[in-house]
Amino acid sequence: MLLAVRDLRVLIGGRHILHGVDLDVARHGVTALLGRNGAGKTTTVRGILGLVPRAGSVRLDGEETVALPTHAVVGRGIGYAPEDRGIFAGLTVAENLRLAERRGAGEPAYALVHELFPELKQRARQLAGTLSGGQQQMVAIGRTLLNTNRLVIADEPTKGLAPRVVTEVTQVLERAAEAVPVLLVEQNLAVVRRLAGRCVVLADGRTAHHGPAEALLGDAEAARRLLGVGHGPAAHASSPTAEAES
Ligand SMILES: Nc1ncnc2c1ncn2[C@@H]1O[C@H](COP(=O)(O)OP(=O)(O)OP(=O)(O)O)[C@@H](O)[C@H]1O
Repeated sequence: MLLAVRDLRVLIGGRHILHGVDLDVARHGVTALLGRNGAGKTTTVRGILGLVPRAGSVRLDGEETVALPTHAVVGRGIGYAPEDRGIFAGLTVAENLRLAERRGAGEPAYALVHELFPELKQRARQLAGTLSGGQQQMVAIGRTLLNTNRLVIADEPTKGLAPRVVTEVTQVLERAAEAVPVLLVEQNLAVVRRLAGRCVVLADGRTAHHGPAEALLGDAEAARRLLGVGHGPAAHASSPTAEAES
């Protein structure tokens, strides 16, 4: 396993948000992190990165990272595209990318980022705050691919995007995952179906299920119970969040 999370617990403001998350990320491809709203997906990601106080075990390539500060965790080779995209609105696209360059993470891979997202090259001098939601997401993902990472974590990269842009972002994630394993938080099950080999489902701050993504998505009863989606075709449909581009 590339990443092995065991009994991850997070306590914020006296409230237990995570009670024991177990999660494995394979060395290849996309592992999806699923669960209903509020199940603890984002907190799990933030726990892995050390952005919230946590206990338990988080091993990256066999090395324990749970006691490390965030910069040290990231420095071991984790790229992170947060849910809010973390874009500096008042800086240009080029400046946003440059800020993501990490020392010691190899030569920044601008050629790859510009190949995957030609628009980012064309819009290099545009203020990031004036980009569409989809373009901002491209900056957020582009930043994770700039450095040589062992793992990329993307938190709901298709949320709020128009269907056409969801397709575009999905294609890029698919290509990115050929180069680096991806842990993908995703509500859009069509995207999960397309990208993910395995999935982990959280419920109420715990791991409720893990296994092949195809098996879960093909089991209408399990998908309904674990994810709250309807029977049959509903498990194939885009989530309601994929309607309008922000
Ligand atoms: N900093 C915080 N302080 C207090 N409660 C929090 C904090 N962060 C998260 N929570 C709570 O913890 C629970 C899990 O939140 P989290 O954002 O991890 O869920 P999620 O599965 O990512 O949900 P969503 O799909 O809505 O993003 C929620 O009930 C949320 O309100």
